[in-house]
Amino acid sequence: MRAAGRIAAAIEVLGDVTARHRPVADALKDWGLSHRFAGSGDRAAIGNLVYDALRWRRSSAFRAGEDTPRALTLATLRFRWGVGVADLEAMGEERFGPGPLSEAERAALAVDRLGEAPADVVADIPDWLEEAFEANFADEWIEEAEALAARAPVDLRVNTLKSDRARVLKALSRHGATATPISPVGVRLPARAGWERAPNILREEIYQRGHVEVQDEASQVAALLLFARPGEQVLDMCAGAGGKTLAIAAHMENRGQIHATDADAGQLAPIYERLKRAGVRNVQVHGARSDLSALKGRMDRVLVDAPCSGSGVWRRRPETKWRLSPEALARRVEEQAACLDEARSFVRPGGYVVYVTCSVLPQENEAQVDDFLSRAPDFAPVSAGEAWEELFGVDGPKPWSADGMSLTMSPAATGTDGFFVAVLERMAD
Ligand SMILES: C[S@@+](CC[C@H](N)C(=O)[O-])C[C@H]1O[C@@H](n2cnc3c(N)ncnc32)[C@H](O)[C@@H]1O
Repeated sequence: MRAAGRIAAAIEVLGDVTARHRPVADALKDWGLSHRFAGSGDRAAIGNLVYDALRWRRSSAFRAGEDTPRALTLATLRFRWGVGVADLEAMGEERFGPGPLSEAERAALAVDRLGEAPADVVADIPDWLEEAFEANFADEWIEEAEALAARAPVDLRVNTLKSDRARVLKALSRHGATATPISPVGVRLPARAGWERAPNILREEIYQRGHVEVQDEASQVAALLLFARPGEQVLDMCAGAGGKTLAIAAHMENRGQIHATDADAGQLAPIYERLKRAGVRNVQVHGARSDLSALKGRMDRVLVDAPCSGSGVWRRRPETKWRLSPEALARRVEEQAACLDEARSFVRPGGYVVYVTCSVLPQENEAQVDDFLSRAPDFAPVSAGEAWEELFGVDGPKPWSADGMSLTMSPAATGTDGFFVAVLERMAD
């Protein structure tokens, strides 16, 4: 397809996503089914433009003077992709293109007015979240929010049960793979620009043979900060599809026992296949609503990778940024508190609860931990910063820490997704 046709398609798909509140992947798939002439390369390219229009939605709407799919797409091309007005004019006139520019569109695209926009528009976040960002990132909140809007690289975790980083780097060198700066088992494929398609790792032999998993570096770091040792008893209470379970199993060298469970059977379903592919043998999966009473008070470590707003992964799912509501956030905060209260009962004296979210909002992070500690006088925070230095040294990127105990990773500070980690120790009786 020519660029003009892809632009017209992106406007159509974006319309479907915004009008029907659909995930981008579903809308793209449907579009592909009714436009069989388009290949997978075209669908991926169209997806790039749709995702970019969503990640910069507020600033694009401000620049364009309206929030329609067409306005957002044109402003993204002009101001984020650097396409000139004359080129947009020419593509607008092409057969199968998006149609000619109106006078108003031409005027809006000719002059960038973003300098006149309020801070939360420049930052591309919902206005009701400005306070939370300021509370978390002080003077750097706009820079942090902007970094959460940018495209993300593809990060992989090397499965040390089957391979090592040098071998994976070699196998993926044609994709520009580099070692991640923090995680010792991470490999990064750079974010692509414009229409360029990210490599499909799922097709690579090393993926199919279980040598790598797709996992952001922050998620790898969170699993490392659990500090699970070979031979220990670990409960992964919100295991979902098992991303962190697999990482922990590798750190434990397949020794000891990880109990993986989740309240939602659907979330847990892919874990069985993934464990097999990765050659993991020390995980016992407990289906949703299993009786876990035999584990009470016996775990060395409990990981609570809690359900959250996902504000830390807006780079990867930009549509969720605009769908988050104060009510949904309040529900997540309640669920997190319930998870922490449940986790508490499984830890042995002297053991740890490690609380993780992929969020950068203090309500879900520091405030949640403070509330838990006020309900659980037998728990005390441990310095995650010290654990960080022990694992990763002092020279690399540094996470945020509002309280000197927990830590927050973010695209601007650590070059990762936004993740929060707090380590809480159950005092010996
Ligand atoms: C952030 S996701 C987990 C991601 C997963 N750990 C990974 O690394 O791939 C949060 C999970 O918590 C689960 N969940 C929510 N409330 C729960 C509860 N009370 N007990 C256990 N799991 C819960 C959700 O079903 C969801 O799968």
